Amino acid sequence: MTLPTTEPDTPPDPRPQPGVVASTAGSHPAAQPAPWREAWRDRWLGWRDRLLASPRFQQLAAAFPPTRPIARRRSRELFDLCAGFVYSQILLACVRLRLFQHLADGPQSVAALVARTGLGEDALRRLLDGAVTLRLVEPRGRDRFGLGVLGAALLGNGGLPDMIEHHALLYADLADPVGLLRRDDRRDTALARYWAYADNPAASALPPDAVAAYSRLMAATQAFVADEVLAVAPLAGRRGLLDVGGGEGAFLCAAGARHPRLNLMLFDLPAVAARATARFEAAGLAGRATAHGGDFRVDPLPAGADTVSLVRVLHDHDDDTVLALLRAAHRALPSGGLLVVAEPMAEAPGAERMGAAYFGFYLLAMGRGRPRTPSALYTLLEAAGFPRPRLLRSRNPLLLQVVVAEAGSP
Ligand SMILES: C[S@@+](CC[C@H](N)C(=O)[O-])C[C@H]1O[C@@H](n2cnc3c(N)ncnc32)[C@H](O)[C@@H]1O
Repeated sequence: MTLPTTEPDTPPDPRPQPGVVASTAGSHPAAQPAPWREAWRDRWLGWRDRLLASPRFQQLAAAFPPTRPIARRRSRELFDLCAGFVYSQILLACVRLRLFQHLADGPQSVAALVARTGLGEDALRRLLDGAVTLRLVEPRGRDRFGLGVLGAALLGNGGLPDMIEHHALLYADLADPVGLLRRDDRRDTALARYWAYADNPAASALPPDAVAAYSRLMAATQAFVADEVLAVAPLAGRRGLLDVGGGEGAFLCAAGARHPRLNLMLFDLPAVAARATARFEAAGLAGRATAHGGDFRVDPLPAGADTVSLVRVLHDHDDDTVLALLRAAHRALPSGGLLVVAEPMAEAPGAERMGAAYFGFYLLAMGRGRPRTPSALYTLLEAAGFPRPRLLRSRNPLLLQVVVAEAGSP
């Protein structure tokens, strides 16, 4: 395939650009570009698109030495888009066969891996060959294979295999993407059943088994999340932290370990709060941490903390629910109390696909919510009584970004 090739310089995009690190809110209403600018840009881009679509131009760009590397890069990008699903399924097969664990202690021969995975030799070699190109495993000479750089990184991230495994649900929902986009009643998807609170007016009454799988997954993936949030959130000197939608309490346990004087409170659905109580007891935190059960769409949040955190919560919900929840957080906080919002955000620098493409479609399948830009969050925060929200400099915007704001007086 010698598809899209060199890209003539693109003129500056006249639309408003994504939020700036450490910026404050205020100026989000977008300035509209002048009509003549838009017309000029359309003409320029129309010319570029016609050029890129022309088979003759593609052949020339692929043959001409200075443009050949760009032509190849574009072809590869397009091919990767076509093949992305296949790559994810190779990854899933490796996870299901525990290939990375089998290689954790060092390289293994093909014969040993046949015995450990239960695959036939031909099938195993096909999997290994594919996984080598994805840098999941590496050939180590004389018919042996070891971990590749991505396989090794994955092994060190406890929650990632569970995350990859649960993607089977997402891919089932995405088998007919246009159907998913057209569907009015989005409730009957595999992901909506998994995240049983999504679009569920009776979420408070969910039984323990309906919340167990997602609560386990969230706790398993919390280690890296908590590290990121606690590295940047200004919690030193705070007295009490209320983690709303706090799941099984893994984030609060990490916050409590880092800030030994912090009083810990959690709010989540009753069946999830019960899991948190058990975790706090097991962690020896029963005297310092309390879990409260309820539905944050209708029940008041417990008062008494000077800080509220919302970790991976808001993107699951539509704007009306988010606004109601932020107002409830404002009521629960004293004036000047701190709100910390941490989640993957849209238009995160270097992680743009993760926001609009991945989370956009993930949440579509789930039936509620959307990834928001910091600036979209600012609008909701200001409307709920949190003036001057700001984005903190996070270490890994792919994982999450952190917005903080102080509660204004009521
Ligand atoms: C995506 S999980 C995030 C859990 C945790 N903060 C973390 O990052 O691991 C969202 C959490 O919000 C809770 N939740 C969703 N809707 C809720 C509601 N209406 N009232 C209370 N909690 C709710 C869920 O039970 C779940 O624990």
